[in-house]
Amino acid sequence: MIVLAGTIGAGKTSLTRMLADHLGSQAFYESVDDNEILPLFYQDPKKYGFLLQIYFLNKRLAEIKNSFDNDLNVLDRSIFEDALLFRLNADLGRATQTEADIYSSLLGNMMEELPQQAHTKAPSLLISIQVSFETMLKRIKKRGRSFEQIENDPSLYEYYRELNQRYVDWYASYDESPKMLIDGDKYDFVEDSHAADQVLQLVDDKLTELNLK
Ligand SMILES: Nc1ncnc2c1ncn2[C@@H]1O[C@H](COP(=O)(O)OP(=O)(O)OP(=O)(O)O)[C@@H](O)[C@H]1O
Repeated sequence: MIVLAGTIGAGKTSLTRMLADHLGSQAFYESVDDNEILPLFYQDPKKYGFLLQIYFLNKRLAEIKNSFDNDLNVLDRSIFEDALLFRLNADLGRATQTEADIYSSLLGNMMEELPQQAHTKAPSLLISIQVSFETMLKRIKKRGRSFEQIENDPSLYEYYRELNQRYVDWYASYDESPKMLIDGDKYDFVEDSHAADQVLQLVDDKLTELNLK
């Protein structure tokens, strides 16, 4: 399967839809609106940080299991980024060392490939959408999910800035599968259909190079 990666508001969900349509494959979305833990987490990150990660881990593993049989199915977020988000939260004191250790060990166990399994849990391609901090803030505002708004909680400004910065290093060191980067500032594939065509072409080229298409 193909997985999308990128910061909050990068455009993962939109590109997932576009790609699955284009490739004639299935799209898998993680619904944010039905996530009852997320608003609680934004209200009290220290209390709900660990629970939220377990929630996501469970959901994303289920997605991987449902989508693995087609290399071209598209998932709107990778399981690997959760570790990045959790590390950030742990560094901000929103999780204890024990919670962080248990989380890493659980993730490692869940993602371990078994001998003789027909399909791997690692994706066939990871596509990361990189946007500047300014673009990230604009998109979060435009989408308007109340619990994500900086006006309601000014401390989110630093959280978002740090998160966006960490994505750059995370992508550089990601080595679980082939990967490619899409410049989300250069290609506004949601608003601009020409940019959308260009992005689909970039992905097609990569899939051809990997013999997936
Ligand atoms: N592992 C995690 N830990 C903490 N928060 C998370 C985690 N994964 C997702 N979130 C939160 O869930 C919300 C949705 O994030 P996500 O990036 O998955 O979707 P999105 O913002 O709709 O992305 P896009 O606009 O690129 O489609 C955000 O508020 C994000 O902070």
